[in-house]
Amino acid sequence: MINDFPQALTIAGSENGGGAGMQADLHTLFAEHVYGTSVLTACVAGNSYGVHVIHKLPIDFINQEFKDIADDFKIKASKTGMLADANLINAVYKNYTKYDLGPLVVDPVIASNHGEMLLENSAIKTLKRKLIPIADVLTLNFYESQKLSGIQIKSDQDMKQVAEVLQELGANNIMIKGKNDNANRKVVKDYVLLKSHHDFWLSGQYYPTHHKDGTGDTLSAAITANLAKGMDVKASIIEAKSYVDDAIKHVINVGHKLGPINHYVKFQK
Ligand SMILES: Nc1ncnc2c1ncn2[C@@H]1O[C@H](COP(=O)(O)OP(=O)(O)OP(=O)(O)O)[C@@H](O)[C@H]1O
Ligand SMILES: Cc1ncc(CO)c(N)n1
Repeated sequence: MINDFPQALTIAGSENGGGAGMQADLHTLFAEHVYGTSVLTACVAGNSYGVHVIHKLPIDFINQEFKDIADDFKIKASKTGMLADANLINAVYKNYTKYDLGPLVVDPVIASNHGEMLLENSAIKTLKRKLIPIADVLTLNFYESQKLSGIQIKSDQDMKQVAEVLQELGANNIMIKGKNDNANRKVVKDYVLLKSHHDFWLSGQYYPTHHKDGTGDTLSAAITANLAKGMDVKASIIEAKSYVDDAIKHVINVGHKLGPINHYVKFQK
């Protein structure tokens, strides 16, 4: 049958070092046995040392990319990554709501793992007004959680409160990724609040490694892949977390500094 193989869409920026961004998304979709299609929003020149140049793509071209995907494929789930500015967010909103592209996983990429800004500050308002309300699943790292909710996270209770604030903005299911930048910690704790208001924690071992570029991209792409295969949201998040955990644990030595995680880990078992 035409188009019966699970297909997903990543709407993201290219990171030519390959550890993060669209490259990480496509590695992940492949590893999860889902056919990956893409709408490229921006190109980042960089590597494991950092982000060096950002080039945004024209809106007309992005509109055409969406049209070409919608004209040919049966997308079962989509995700967003780097959207760079408010114009791009608006264009993605218009196209996503125009076509049938499945449930949407929003990963509000604000900064790179090196700390460079990948979303203009002036776009935060648009992100909250346009994209968050249409998110079926919203994944936020510690920094993004604080920035988007205005809450300083000091406790587990604060993480729960952040999730509630974001659910009030319209996102259905929220995953708040716990703090993971301290070499002395033993565990990382992510918090999930589902649409049903059922909530749970996902705890894992903390790995003190420099090979952790694109962890968040990989997590959101794996959730998207699982949704495309027909899994429910809870199961999609749990499997994705376990994949990322494994991919961080089984290091591949690529790059000199902040290297990629091991997207191949499923094939090596
Ligand atoms: N050192 C670590 N050890 C174990 N788990 C980790 C580690 N770093 C991140 N994680 C896990 O990886 C997942 C992604 O979280 P993270 O906060 O790194 O996302 P992110 O900052 O959006 O990533 P990126 O910007 O690199 O894409 C979470 O489930 C988190 O708990
Ligand atoms: C293009 C791109 N998207 C997302 C991230 C965040 O990991 C990155 N570093 N680069």
